Amino acid sequence: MDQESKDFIEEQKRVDFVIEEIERKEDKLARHAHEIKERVIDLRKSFWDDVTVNIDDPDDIIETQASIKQQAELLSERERSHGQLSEELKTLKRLKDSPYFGRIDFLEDGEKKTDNIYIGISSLMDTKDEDFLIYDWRAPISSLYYDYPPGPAQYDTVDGSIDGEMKLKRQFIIRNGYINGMFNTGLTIGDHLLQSVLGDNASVSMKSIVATIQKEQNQIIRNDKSKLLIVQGVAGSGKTSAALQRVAYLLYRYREILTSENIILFSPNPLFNSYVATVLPELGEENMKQTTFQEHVEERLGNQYDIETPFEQMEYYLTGDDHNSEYEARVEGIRFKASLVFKKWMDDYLEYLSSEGIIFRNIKFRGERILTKGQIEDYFYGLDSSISIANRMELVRDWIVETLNKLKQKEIKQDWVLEELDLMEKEDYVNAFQQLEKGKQFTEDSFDDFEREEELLREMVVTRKLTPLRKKVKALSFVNVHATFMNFFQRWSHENKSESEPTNWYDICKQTVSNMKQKVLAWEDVSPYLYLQDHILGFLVNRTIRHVFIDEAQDYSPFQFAYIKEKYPYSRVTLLGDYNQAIYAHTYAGETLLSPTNENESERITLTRSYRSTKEIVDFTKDLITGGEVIEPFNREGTKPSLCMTQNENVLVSLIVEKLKSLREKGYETIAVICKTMEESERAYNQLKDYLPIKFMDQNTKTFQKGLIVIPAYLAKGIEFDSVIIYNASEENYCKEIERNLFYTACTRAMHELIMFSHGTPSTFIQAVSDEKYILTD
Ligand SMILES: Nc1ncnc2c1ncn2[C@@H]1O[C@H](COP(=O)(O)OP(=O)(O)OP(=O)(O)O)[C@@H](O)[C@H]1O
Repeated sequence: MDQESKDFIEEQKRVDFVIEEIERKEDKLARHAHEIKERVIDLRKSFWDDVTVNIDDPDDIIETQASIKQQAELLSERERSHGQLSEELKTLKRLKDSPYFGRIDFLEDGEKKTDNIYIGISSLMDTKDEDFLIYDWRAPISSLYYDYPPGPAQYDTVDGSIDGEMKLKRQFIIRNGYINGMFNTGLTIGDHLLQSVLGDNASVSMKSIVATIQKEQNQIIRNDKSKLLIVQGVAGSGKTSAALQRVAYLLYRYREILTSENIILFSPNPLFNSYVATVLPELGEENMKQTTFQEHVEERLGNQYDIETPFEQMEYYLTGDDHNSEYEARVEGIRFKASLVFKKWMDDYLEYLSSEGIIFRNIKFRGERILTKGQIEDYFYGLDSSISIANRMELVRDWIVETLNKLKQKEIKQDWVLEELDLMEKEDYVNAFQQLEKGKQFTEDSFDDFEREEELLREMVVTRKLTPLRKKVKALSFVNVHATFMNFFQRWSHENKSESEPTNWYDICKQTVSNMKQKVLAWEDVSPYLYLQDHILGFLVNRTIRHVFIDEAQDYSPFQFAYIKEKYPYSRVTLLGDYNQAIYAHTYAGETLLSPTNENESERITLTRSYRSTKEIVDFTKDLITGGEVIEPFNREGTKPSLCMTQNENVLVSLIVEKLKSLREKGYETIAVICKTMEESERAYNQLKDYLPIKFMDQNTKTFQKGLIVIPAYLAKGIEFDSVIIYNASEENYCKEIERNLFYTACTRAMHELIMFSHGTPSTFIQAVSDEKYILTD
């Protein structure tokens, strides 16, 4: 028997042994879990038996409350341990299927014995709890597996770094407890394993990559130092994957102080949210909080405005007419309002507002003004100007509440209260009576009971009438942020010109004001509006979040980023993106968040290797963008992208139908027809739906399903498909520089096959690619 076969037998024996250990642990835990469950059930049944209920006097009430609290705590403690045990059982189940994926033999300097380290998704100790049968992939020693080939190696621990020699590095594919593949690796890990993983069909949910994390990805995952980590990575280089494994790593490394509640991921759209939602649970961790910037602002602004979505803005941008002056002004406005120069202008405006200019609202009660906006303004600007606007606003609020209290006393005596009393329901009288009794303001033989009752009822009427107003005052509704924001565009910015004022500033202002008057907030105005509002009314800072992740960071404007940073002041930030996939209007030729910054404690990592697509697809797509020569494909072979041209739209549709059918027959499970805009997607869908079972994905689609789909390019961001059909890669559709990144993003969604159709002359971007890199078909 050769050495390889002997090794295989030895390793399978070890797998069998580990699985037996897992089963023993499982049995023990299951029994324990069962006992706890029984106890929880008993405790729920007998909850009240062990509680001493006595409400005769205040001391007894306190004692009763304490007794209930104690029982409830006991119950929730048991429930918690049961929850923990079920999580452990789930992890054991996963380990039983595939206990580990890697092994390294490491001889530490100065030691005689080589340690055999087996690495899996979670640690496992032997029965005596002495030795590790499996090391968690996030344990310090496991980093050797990702960072070094056999030879001298080093890893960091809290007590310093440890040097030694890696004698062996081995990878396993274990499924259902059997070794399906085993490879000793050299320089780069994962070539075999990676080939096999990447060759699989795309999935409707993202998979974890812990078995094949690459060295440069590991640097992102285990980065502990940077306050701001910027990852610029080409399409398909594993940015999102690295981000998610980084969350899992942080949750492990800082498990004493960090939970999933302390981490938030900003993602590009709801569809993407559901696409990535399975990775962490697969690794035995809870998902971090997930949101989109749009969701976040909608929560903040409520329904005061009809808020344009980023996708509606994008649709406008892509379908508008360049020669139309209104379009030109809006696009210029979109870019300018995204910039830090504009933020500076807003900051200047805020400084002005500190001494004058905030617009207030009159406060009325029963149709009468109790405080005019002028009075509120005078009070506000009479306060010490060294106090921040937001803090002064709180003082104004307290003053108005005080005024309302005085008003209440005055109003109680008014005739209208009596009139209201006459209209009162019987139930209200009973309530008032009960309240009097409760407050012991009332005895059965006291002669002034009647007056006390009337007084109380009057008070009740006025309080009720004042409640909505009081609530509004507490919410600072007496400040007219809407008008104050508009005033910037109507007046202030014209009187206080900025050197960098855009050419079309007058028209931009006109558009903004006209939208605002109709209670419409354009997407480019959302961040400035929130920024102004927060600085006037007080910034709701999030103190819980410790790590913010922004995926597709190239699509965020510097203004949005500044806003996010203010919102999460106690947080480290990881930005991941690709400036070649920047597709929003504000990102064109503008500043990007992925550029090196001057900020201290920031670090930048660049990923140039692309794992998603076959070598042929990467070789083609890298030529679509400037600077694409740095992109290295992972060596996975496939067919060259194809291009089919036709002059007739009906022919185009029938060719696409044929192609979709043949792709399905090949066994591809996710096939996307990617269009430029929503408008084009709707047309394509209507043309295709009669021939094939095809689904349409728009911005409201929340989950990603297998099958044939039609989707606009900007919603396919971050997602991948087995094969991609570009619906119309024509010159007419993709020729302007602003469309280059969109086209590149669309093409790079393909894992195994990329097929382009063109109605008329193909895009100049394709024409610029050497014709050896794709095939022309009929
Ligand atoms: N180390 C790895 N091992 C296995 N698969 C990997 C690895 N790195 C990346 N991949 C795979 O490559 C594909 C692309 O990864 P991912 O979506 O994270 O890239 P991205 O950089 O975020 O892409 P894009 O910017 O184009 O959206 C995924 O299928 C992912 O599973």
